[in-house]
Amino acid sequence: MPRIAILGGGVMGETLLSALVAAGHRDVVVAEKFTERAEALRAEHGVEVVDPRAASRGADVLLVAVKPQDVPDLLAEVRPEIAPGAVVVSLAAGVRTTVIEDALEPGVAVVRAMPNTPALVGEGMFGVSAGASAGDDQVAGVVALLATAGDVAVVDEAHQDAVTAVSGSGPAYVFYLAEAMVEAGTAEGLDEDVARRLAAQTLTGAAALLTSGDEGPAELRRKVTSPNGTTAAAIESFDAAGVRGALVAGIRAAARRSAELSGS
Ligand SMILES: NC(=O)C1=CN([C@@H]2O[C@H](COP(=O)(O)OP(=O)(O)OC[C@H]3O[C@@H](n4cnc5c(N)ncnc54)[C@H](O)[C@@H]3O)[C@@H](O)[C@H]2O)C=CC1
Ligand SMILES: O=C(O)[C@@H]1CCC=N1
Repeated sequence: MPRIAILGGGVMGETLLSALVAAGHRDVVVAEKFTERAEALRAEHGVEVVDPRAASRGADVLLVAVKPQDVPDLLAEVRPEIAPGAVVVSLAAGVRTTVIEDALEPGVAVVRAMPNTPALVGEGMFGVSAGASAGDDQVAGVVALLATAGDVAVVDEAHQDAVTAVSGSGPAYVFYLAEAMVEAGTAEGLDEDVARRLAAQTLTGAAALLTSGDEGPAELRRKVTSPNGTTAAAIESFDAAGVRGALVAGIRAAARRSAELSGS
């Protein structure tokens, strides 16, 4: 099993740590600069938490899970420790593989991955792109590691802004819909805890239908919608208000913002 260094033990770092340990990886070390956070990770996961250079020394895979603005300093710090055959996997939104490659010794393999927060419960979605010097076997190894926390799609790096807009930010759109369902339910007289339960299980069930069979979202929606019934009343109201167009425009705004943040 590869030796894995997780650089940054925040939300994503801890998520991957939990998933990898649960999948049987034992050779995992974490670097986390905040002492309290480091203590919490040691106590919760029984993992070694050291400084970034010590974590990177001898690692086969380095998972970079610090905020995008902290990536350059971190890479400058760990650069001398990275073994020539290692793979550096960056989870940082909007940081291009060329930027990471330029910060490392020539030839170090770089892979970029856009995660999302459902990885916390093993239901993440990762969009993965290979940098110029990452070989197919190295990419396959990274895919297998990330698959411990969800599904993994390999995409051309030119599509990372679209991935960020659809699945990276995507959970927030679903929570936004859930907020609206709860608001409507309570406005119709339900207790908030009941409305939340109805909304959450409806989203879980609908997602399970989407991922379990061959039917796409349009077909699944058609099956819920009786002619002249309640669903039709809701969808007509959404369409009259331009909800679908607004959602498409909003998600495309996320893609544009992702491109801006990555400097393209
Ligand atoms: N949370 C999310 O929904 C998503 C996060 N990401 C990406 O994942 C990355 C991590 O995000 P989060 O985990 O949410 O951030 P976070 O702020 O929870 O975690 C980052 C951790 O890195 C630590 N850190 C910073 N510099 C360090 C250094 N030099 N050495 C050791 N530790 C250091 C911080 O103390 C912090 O605990 C980001 O680059 C973000 O773009 C990407 C998509 C979704
Ligand atoms: O909102 C953001 O910028 C980050 C990227 C994807 C999810 N969160």
